[in-house]
Amino acid sequence: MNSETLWRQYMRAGAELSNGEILREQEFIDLLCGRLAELEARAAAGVDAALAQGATNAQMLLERDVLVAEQSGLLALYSSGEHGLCFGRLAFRDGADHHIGRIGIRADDEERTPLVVDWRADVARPFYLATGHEPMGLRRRRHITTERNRVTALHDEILDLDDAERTGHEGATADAVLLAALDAARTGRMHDIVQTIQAEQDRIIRAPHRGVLVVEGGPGTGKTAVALHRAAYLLYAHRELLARRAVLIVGPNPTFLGYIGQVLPALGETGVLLATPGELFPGVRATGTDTPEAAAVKGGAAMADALAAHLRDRQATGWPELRIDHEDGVLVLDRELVAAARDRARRTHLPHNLARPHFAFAVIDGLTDQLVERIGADPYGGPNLLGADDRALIGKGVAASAQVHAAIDELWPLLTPERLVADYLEEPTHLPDADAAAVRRAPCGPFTAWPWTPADVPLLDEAAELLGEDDSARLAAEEAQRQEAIAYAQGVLDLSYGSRSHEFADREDEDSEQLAAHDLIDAERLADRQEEADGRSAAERAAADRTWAFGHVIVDEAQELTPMLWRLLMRRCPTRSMTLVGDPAQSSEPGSCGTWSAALGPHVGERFERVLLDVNYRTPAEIMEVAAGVVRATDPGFRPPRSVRSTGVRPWARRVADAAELADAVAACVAAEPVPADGAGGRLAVVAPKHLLGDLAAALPGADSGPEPDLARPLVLLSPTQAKGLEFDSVLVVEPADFGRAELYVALTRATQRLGVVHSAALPEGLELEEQAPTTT
Ligand SMILES: Nc1ncnc2c1ncn2[C@@H]1O[C@H](COP(=O)(O)OP(=O)(O)OP(=O)(O)O)[C@@H](O)[C@H]1O
Repeated sequence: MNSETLWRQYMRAGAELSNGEILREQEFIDLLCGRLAELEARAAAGVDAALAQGATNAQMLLERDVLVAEQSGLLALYSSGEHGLCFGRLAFRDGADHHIGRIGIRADDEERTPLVVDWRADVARPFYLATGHEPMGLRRRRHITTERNRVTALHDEILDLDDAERTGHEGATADAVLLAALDAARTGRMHDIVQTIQAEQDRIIRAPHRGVLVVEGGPGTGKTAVALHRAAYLLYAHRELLARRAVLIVGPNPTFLGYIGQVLPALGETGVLLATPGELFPGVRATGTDTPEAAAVKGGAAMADALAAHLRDRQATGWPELRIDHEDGVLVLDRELVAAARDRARRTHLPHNLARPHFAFAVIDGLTDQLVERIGADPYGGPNLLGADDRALIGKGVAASAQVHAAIDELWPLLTPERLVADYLEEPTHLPDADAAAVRRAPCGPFTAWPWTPADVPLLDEAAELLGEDDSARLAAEEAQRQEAIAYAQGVLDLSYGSRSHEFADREDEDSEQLAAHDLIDAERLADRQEEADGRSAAERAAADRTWAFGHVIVDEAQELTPMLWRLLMRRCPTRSMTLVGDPAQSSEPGSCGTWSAALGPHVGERFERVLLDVNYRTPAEIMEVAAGVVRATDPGFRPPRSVRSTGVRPWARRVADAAELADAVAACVAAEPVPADGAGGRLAVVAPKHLLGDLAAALPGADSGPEPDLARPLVLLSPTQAKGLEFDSVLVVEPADFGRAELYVALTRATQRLGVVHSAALPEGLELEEQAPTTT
């Protein structure tokens, strides 16, 4: 037999072997799909049945609500598992064999045998971490690639060199799976990366949830992806805590939140509140914009002191003497009395609105003393003739005086955060003149109000802290309601206990083992659950409550946060269980902190852990080289992250003679881009300075633009700020000379495949490109 025949035979055997393996995995995935469909149908029927349940008494109503919530959660979970149901398989040396998937699924047998293990489970960890050097007990690791649950490829890695078994799928490395994911056309929505999480990312995702973890890395190093998968992991590993307290994820703008919004639901997680910094004060929509100078001043730490000093100025200062007519004579509210009352109120160290009653009592006390001294004075010089009852009666009369009320309102007004900040911005005090001028707003008419800006939001929050909320009446009413609910729940439980003895006492069959509500919960917890069953998830309740303490807070683009915003976020997370991801080189917001120590020092000192990601999964090497040049122009020692891919496609530039020709030139370049209008071949973004967006929108009728462009459209037009955190197959940067340096670095690093620059002005220092007509490669 010649070698060619041998080779053919070998290849045929290999193909049979490999096809056989694919078929076997396909059979397994078909089985999983069947099981998932069963679970989904059961959950859907559970929701329907629960909704259809007649609820004739309180217990049934409660059980129905709990059931609907449970079954709906399951339904959402199972629906999320439809894609990428199973993407990996681990064969251990000890014979254990596990399939890994997006969610865990068990068989319908008595042991509830795990069919596929959740990627977050401990047993799945070697899928991400094992190496030939440290196989973690693995013999073989398999990557299963599927398309709509049809197996299209297998990649096997042998981790135990003594393992002689071959499947025919050993050749290609796992990198092939990663590279295929990185090369895929973009859809305008971020996708999860559970199939290809890299070891350095896995360590961050599964890091302990206590304390502050800072994840730093250049563009495309997967910071956002890691942050989102960390949220999913923490919700899995600490479900009890985080389902109650919820996770807050803060991202720079609504477009970005839309871009990442599908990742967690696709992983079956919904207990998360996504918000921009401008959305963190319930009830306020920050639609206004600040000048960069105003934003910087408002974000500065000095604002906290200035606002506090401004409030102190409003606490009973500059008071002319007031004479109050009273039936028993004139009362004098003089500076001395006012100062004493103010000191008494301040000594409580309570927030302004909560200290107000103390001020009021002190004023009323002082005025009452005046009357008591006058009316009860002993003409013979002895002690005052009035007793405690007389004094109380006189005090009551003083407290009822409209003039006294008006004086107290004037001296120590009850304030809302909105009122305090609006007043402050009309007359900013305790700031250097230039800063005050930057933030000053002209007074509004009586029926109009300035729109709040994102930089106002931390000021409102600061004001709310300084003022406090006099919620004693609300709390008392709530507690009364709760006690009523407990009493009611107790009645429900008594009823349920009574019905149990009646129904099951003489039955020994399996029904008698059913658990009823009274076995599981006491009246107080039942009442709490009823309260929780107000239809809102923890995340929804958190969104409406300024004082909510989140179980974990994740901040993306954390380098952009101002000191005032850090103060707000720290209040939302008293346990300081936080993951902060960012890149100082991409910082472009006015007033941001600069270094992590400057940002976090006031809150946690140096007690934070910093980890670095240094592999760029997005930007090909050719583009990264160009982008790095821009930073090196001012920071010669700058080292960009290492790109994992190179495409061979060089970024290009095209110059027009005059700025007036820019829009037409961009339109021509867009037409030449190999991104089909149906978006099937990916997405194209034109990133341009704000002042050019109007002209460009007119020249690009197919482009989506505006405050919240739809990223799923094939062509979008964005400002540099909007482009933050996003990515596209192709990017055209327009007139880079008008970008800030960090903005330009961000814009240049958004492309996964191609980058072009269209300009009329000279290119900024460090941006080195071949001038040419746009390529169509
Ligand atoms: N392990 C991975 N497997 C597959 N894709 C990955 C992996 N890590 C990162 N990516 C992809 O790389 C791209 C960049 O990731 P991401 O947006 O999280 O980076 P980033 O560090 O937040 O970037 P930037 O700072 O520029 O916003 C995304 O498309 C992401 O899905």
